[in-house]
Amino acid sequence: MVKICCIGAGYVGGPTMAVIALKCPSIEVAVVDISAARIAAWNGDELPIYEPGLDEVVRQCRGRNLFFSADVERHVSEADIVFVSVNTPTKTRGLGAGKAADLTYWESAARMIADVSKSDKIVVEKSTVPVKTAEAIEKILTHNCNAVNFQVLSNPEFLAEGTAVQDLLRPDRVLIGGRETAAGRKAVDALKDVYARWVPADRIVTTNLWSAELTKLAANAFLAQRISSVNAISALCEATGADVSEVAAAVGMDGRIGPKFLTAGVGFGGSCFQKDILNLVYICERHGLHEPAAYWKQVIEVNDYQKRRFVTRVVSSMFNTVSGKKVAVLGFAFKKDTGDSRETPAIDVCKGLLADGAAVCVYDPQVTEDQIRQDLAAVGEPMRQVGVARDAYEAAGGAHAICILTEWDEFKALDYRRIFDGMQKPAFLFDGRNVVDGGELRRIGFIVYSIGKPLDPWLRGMPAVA
Ligand SMILES: NC(=O)C1=CN([C@@H]2O[C@H](COP(=O)(O)OP(=O)(O)OC[C@H]3O[C@@H](n4cnc5c(N)ncnc54)[C@H](O)[C@@H]3O)[C@@H](O)[C@H]2O)C=CC1
Ligand SMILES: O=C(O)[C@H]1O[C@H](OP(=O)(O)OP(=O)(O)OC[C@H]2O[C@@H](n3ccc(=O)[nH]c3=O)[C@H](O)[C@@H]2O)[C@H](O)[C@@H](O)[C@@H]1O
Repeated sequence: MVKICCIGAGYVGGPTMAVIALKCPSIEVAVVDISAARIAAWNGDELPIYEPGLDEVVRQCRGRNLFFSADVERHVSEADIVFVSVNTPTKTRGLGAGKAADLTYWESAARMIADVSKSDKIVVEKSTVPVKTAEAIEKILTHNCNAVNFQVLSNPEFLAEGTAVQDLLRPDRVLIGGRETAAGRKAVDALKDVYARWVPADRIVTTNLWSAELTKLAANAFLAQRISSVNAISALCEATGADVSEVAAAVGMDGRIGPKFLTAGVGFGGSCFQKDILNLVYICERHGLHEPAAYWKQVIEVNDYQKRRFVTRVVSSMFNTVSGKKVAVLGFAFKKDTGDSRETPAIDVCKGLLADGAAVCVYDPQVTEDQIRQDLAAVGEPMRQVGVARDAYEAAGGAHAICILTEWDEFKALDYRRIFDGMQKPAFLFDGRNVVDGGELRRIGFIVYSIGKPLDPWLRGMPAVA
């Protein structure tokens, strides 16, 4: 029986391995992590991450051919294929701080693999890493070991949170990069055989190692660039009376452009877009490619501008101050259908509102109160101005304004008449995700701001930029 071990039981390792176990009953899959608490959660009733459809997949396979364990070394030593799916955050200090990827977790995983391995192994980069990382990993693996052969493959993951299970079951493509040697090709084929059990052959793409590593960074940069492009247009829409939804829909009908990833909003968040672009910028700079570096950096700068612009709209609309005013924040996760708040735009928006003296009251259906407080404390915000509510009605009770920061479906179906009646007047609603019907809310009495839409008369002539 082929044995797979995945180091890192996070947002990628957990769902990816669960789907491999589901589709390959003859393969034994062990997911290991240094966090005993995370492993215990994977083995319990409430999984450590919220992802639609994941519970069912885990329930079907766990204990059959899917195992979660904190015994990292044993499972690694027994495996034929070792996936490494540890976190690769942005470095916070030292060389490349603020841009380069921090490969500390990766390096320690590689050293551990080298130490405990007694049989040949395929080591698969699942984490997103800088291009050329495989070369460094090969050096760590081969320098520490005798008589064991390792093949390093790059197999980046393209799943998006909130749709991870569907993305894994029906991927646009699976990308596998390997060495162009006989042993390298054999390793690529072995991994291809795993995916071929459910992914059509024409969707499994094989490349050299560096192309696979770079494709992942490029794909995230392209996706984020589309969002910054439409967000930049949203600012111009507000200044001119155009409607960004109409513009994006018409632009996206061009087959060369396509309709996806053109939704304007309060800015992209999530653990990867910013980190991966910063990493790309750093790699360009290291190669002396300053213009490409500046080009990609601009994607992040426009994203920061969009978040600042939103806060400025809120404050300037409310008589240029939110000091002492209650602002209900609906949605804290970086997108709907996930409880993940890493790099969520809600953190920056709350920070901006708190800095102006607002009392924010946050409600999110999936992000826990502890997490919300931890995220805001981490950016230096005092907790006395922060409340966390159990539902949207509680959050909006007595508030001067509502900011919608995540596009949860439930925010479309709220009883806005009831909410309006319980708010201070004038009642403001700032829709950072364009989920509510502005016209209907105006009829109720709200002053409404929707990103990139023709402005409410109240808002015209007020400064829109940070
Ligand atoms: N979150 C996402 O949607 C996607 C993430 N990625 C990439 O996948 C990688 C993992 O991301 P996430 O799953 O979100 O991270 P995560 O932080 O949720 O999970 C990483 C896990 O690795 C564990 N870990 C770290 N060092 C370890 C070691 N030496 N031994 C055993 N366990 C160790 C941590 O305890 C943690 O549970 C990152 O490189 C990320 O860029 C790629 C595609 C999508
Ligand atoms: O490497 C990764 O981590 C992953 O990053 C993203 O996935 P994810 O961050 O989970 O979610 P997205 O759906 O891409 O959304 C990212 C952010 O962009 C925002 N967004 C997305 C699309 C859009 O049109 N407009 C927009 O503002 C979302 O609200 C969210 O804040 C990519 O979509 C995945 O392919 C990739 O694997």
